[in-house]
Amino acid sequence: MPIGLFKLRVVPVAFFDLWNLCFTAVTQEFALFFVAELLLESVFLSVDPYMRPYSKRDMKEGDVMIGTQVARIVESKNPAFAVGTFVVANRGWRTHFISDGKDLNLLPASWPESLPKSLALGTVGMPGLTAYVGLFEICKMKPGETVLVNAAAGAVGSVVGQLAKIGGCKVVGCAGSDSKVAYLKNIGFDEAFNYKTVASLDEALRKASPDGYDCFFDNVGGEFASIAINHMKKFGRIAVCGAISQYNDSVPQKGPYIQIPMIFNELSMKGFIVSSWHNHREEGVKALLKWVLEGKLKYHEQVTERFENMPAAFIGMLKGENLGKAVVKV
Ligand SMILES: NC(=O)C1=CN([C@@H]2O[C@H](COP(=O)(O)OP(=O)(O)OC[C@H]3O[C@@H](n4cnc5c(N)ncnc54)[C@H](OP(=O)(O)O)[C@@H]3O)[C@@H](O)[C@H]2O)C=CC1
Ligand SMILES: CCCCCC(=O)/C=C/[C@H]1[C@H](O)CC(=O)[C@@H]1CCCCCCC(=O)O
Repeated sequence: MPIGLFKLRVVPVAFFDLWNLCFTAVTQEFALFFVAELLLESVFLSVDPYMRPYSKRDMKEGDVMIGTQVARIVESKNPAFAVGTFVVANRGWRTHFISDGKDLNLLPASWPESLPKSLALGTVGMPGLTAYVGLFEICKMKPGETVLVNAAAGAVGSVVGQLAKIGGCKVVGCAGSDSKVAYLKNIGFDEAFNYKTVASLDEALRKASPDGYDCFFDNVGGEFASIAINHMKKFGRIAVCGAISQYNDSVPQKGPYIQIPMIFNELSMKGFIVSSWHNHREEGVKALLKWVLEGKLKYHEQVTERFENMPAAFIGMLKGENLGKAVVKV
């Protein structure tokens, strides 16, 4: 309903029964007129691994699922946001929502028409920035070093490998299917293997880099990380980015324990959450967008059609059905 017409219908109702109004279907439109200024529709929604551990920890049945979207402004009473503008929002699994604009991030002004806007949820969004911060700030990667990354064909991992190449490193990746391994070779990984089919992870890691690894970008945790830590070079750095192999566990996995290899090789290991590095956001997005436009940073998206398929897309991503970033097109 246009905002102007809505005024005629809602104001008298609000006058007599404001409290009830807050809990009726018209609440959102009321807020649009009096408090907020924007009505948005989701165009692409993201499905991300963090949704599993965070929802397990913080949510109860009936809550709206957490998550981010690229959304289009369909009505505006805020001169700072024109109708038709695309933004990134963090409003959960919703097709429509209202906003006062404070919680929205505009896509960079230099975003070219030719580039899918869904990339703002992937290679040029939170996952790309995670790769950027993890490599440059946490691993402090230097040219000539050897970088290891797991879940390498996914949203974060595929960017990690390519940024490591841009930064002059040798890069080794692993993924859960032969077609993903072929993709990694195609986008420039020096070595790649299928962690599900190699006879021994220990052997595969040694074969890929007999001298070991300076940087390990860990997206997976669990058994893989426990083995990889024994392949780190002296003064190696480990960015603990994710632990997807553990997100579904109801009973925490036990050891092996990491102290001995950490001490022998004087390793550094640091966990991080990319949103805490927001002061690097602008510089990171700018760099990622530039590399994409120059063709140095390739991307692939696993696009699932229709909002109703959000759960299937989410579960599929956790099972490894995605190549690159998993998104849903509404
Ligand atoms: N710290 C931070 O700020 C952030 C952390 N992350 C973390 O980064 C990691 C990657 O995220 P993202 O790139 O978005 O997701 P991906 O696009 O990589 O999708 C998840 C992938 O994980 C792999 N996977 C699933 N289960 C297992 C398992 N048991 N063992 C090994 N691999 C598994 C699958 O690939 P395969 O076929 O290869 O098994 C799957 O495709 C996650 O752990 C996530 O939580 C992400 C963003 C920010
Ligand atoms: C043990 C859990 C590890 C999770 C690692 C991970 O994937 C983290 C992702 C965060 C990313 O850095 C930026 C985010 O927004 C992710 C966290 C999201 C928290 C959701 C909070 C709930 C909400 O949005 O209301």
